[in-house]
Amino acid sequence: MVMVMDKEKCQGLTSYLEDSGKWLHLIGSRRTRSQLDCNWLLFLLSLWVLLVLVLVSVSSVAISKDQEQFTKQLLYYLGAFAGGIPFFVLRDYAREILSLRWRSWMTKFYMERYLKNQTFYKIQSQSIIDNPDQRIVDDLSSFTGTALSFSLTLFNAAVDLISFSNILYGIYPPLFVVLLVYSIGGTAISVFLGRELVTLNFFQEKKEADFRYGLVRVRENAESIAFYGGEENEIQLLLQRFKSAFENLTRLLISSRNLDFFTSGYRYLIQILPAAVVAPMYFSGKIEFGVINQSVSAFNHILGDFSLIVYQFQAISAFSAVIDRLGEFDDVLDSSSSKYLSSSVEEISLTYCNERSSLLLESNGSIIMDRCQKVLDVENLTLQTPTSKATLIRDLSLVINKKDHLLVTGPSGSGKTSLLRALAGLWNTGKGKITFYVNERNDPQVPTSSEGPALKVNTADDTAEELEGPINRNDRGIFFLPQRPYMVLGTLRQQLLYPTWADDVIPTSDGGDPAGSVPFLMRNSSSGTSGGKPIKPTTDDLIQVLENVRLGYILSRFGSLDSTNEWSSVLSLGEQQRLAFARLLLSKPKVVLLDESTSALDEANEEHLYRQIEAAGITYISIGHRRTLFGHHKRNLHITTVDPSSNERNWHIEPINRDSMYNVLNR
Ligand SMILES: Nc1ncnc2c1ncn2[C@@H]1O[C@H](COP(=O)(O)OP(=O)(O)OP(=O)(O)O)[C@@H](O)[C@H]1O
Repeated sequence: MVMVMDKEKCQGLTSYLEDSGKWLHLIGSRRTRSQLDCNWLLFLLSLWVLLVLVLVSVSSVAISKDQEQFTKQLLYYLGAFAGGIPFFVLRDYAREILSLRWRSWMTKFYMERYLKNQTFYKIQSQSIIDNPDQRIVDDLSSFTGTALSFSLTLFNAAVDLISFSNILYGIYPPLFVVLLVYSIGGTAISVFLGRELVTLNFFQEKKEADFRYGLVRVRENAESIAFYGGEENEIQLLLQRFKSAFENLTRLLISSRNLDFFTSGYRYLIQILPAAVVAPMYFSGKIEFGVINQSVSAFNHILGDFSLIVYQFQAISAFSAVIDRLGEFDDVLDSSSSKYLSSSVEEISLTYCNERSSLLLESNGSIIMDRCQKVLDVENLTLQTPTSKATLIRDLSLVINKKDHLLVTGPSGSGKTSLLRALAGLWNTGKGKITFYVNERNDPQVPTSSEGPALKVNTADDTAEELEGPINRNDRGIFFLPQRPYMVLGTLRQQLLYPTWADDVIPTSDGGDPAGSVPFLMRNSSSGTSGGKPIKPTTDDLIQVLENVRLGYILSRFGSLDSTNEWSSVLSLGEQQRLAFARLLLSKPKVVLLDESTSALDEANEEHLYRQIEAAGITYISIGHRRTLFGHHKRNLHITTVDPSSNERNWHIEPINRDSMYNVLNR
């Protein structure tokens, strides 16, 4: 069996047969060894059941002319058949269960890689592949189901072949040769006739997924579309997508029809071919009439085994398209093929340093001083857009110390949000170095000797230790607030705890036993975090923080913290922005980057929220156009739209004092 990645080359069986090892290796996982033992048992059970069924079939052909033998064989047959029924049922059940478990494991395997290192963002923003969601949901499901049933079909055919070849060869050896020629010729012709099917199936999957995604977008943007009155436009777009799927499906059906002409003829000819070959022997008296029946039956069995490709060609080509799509996705997710995600040789380096040496112990051992003030250091940063490589910011250098709040301003499209993207590690095209100085979480102002390992008492030599491994920014005390806050699906409590306390964001299952029924889907809660998150807030803390952001009234409106709603629809944008500040206050990061996060708020609420985060000791970097923002910041980084004909810097930094504020407010 083979697997193919290049859709240009994937033509029928050839493509199906090229990468066999890939999906087979996916069946094994270090982390799920015990479950795999169980899966192998299920797999072996399926094979055993198949063996029993083949034996039943063999006994049916071996019936001889002897009356006594006939009765005996008939009883054997009935006995085997009665015993075989539960096996029929068990075979299908075992196969389905095994396929479900395999799918669970693969779904988790793909999703983990998809959501790791912001791969989902890069795939989407750079349009690397289409419809990753469809690949995870539909392709994985049909891949596991079809791979298993094909494996079992192949095994069945192999056993069947061995069992019946003996019978057929015993009847008339030339019949065997006819069979071989017939099946090989038939396979070659069906591969030729169905060569288009793999590509057509590939595009069918894509076009169906595009159509479905279009409908999802209408659902997600229902209010905007309704305000615009864009229904007519939407229906045109959706019909266009459906038409594309329809046209491809029509071509697929025509291709299948042409193949069907051949396969139907192939199937019907089988009915008379063995009789036609053996009949001359019967007429010459060399064999008896019953032998013709035997030979037809054995011939059909063996030919069925040899003709798997002919009979299943359409299913094989659909399977091959699924493998193509998964293989392509796999390549993108694979860290070794990260060239897909970034092709630049020179990249912006983003580093998180643990400024652990910030402590001095005085000679009496009682006073510990925090000398480290640095939060962020940007060195010679030149930022470009990921695809077109247009320069947005040239040679930016700045240092942000604790409470040295920075306001980023500039004309629309100058690159303010893009600077935050670079600081978040979402964009790395360009050059330069960004360093965040983060402490272990729960960074105490006056640590005690029982504090964590990062808080060592050092000599005067400060050393910044680079933190390695997967980084969860939230756990490192760095928080981002986008202009339009993301509202998770779930309760109000889950909104508030997102994203710092991920375990509590998981919705409760629909009454099932989550641990026992889906072992592959359990996740180690500490994976991907540094384990240093703040203590989980209590219900009182959550209620208090809602009051602090002036959202206390939504509790009475929605009943309780545990009420579930479509929050992005039922809360105004300003309320969502206040909810996002509530998350921020609960998480208590060291530094926060705010991208027009108060744009939907009135000035009084804006001022109130800035006072709250200032009081919480959070250093903030804001992007905004509003003049009132100047009053909450100490310095202003102004970015101008880059001039392609010049190599000059397109930014300047100035302190914000009473005079500059007066100037700004009176502009
Ligand atoms: N994914 C992308 N690929 C290529 N170019 C992009 C991408 N996203 C944004 N840009 C371009 O980068 C430039 C800067 O965008 P950015 O969002 O940083 O502007 P901004 O200063 O924040 O603007 P505004 O004040 O309007 O929000 C714009 O010209 C924009 O078109």
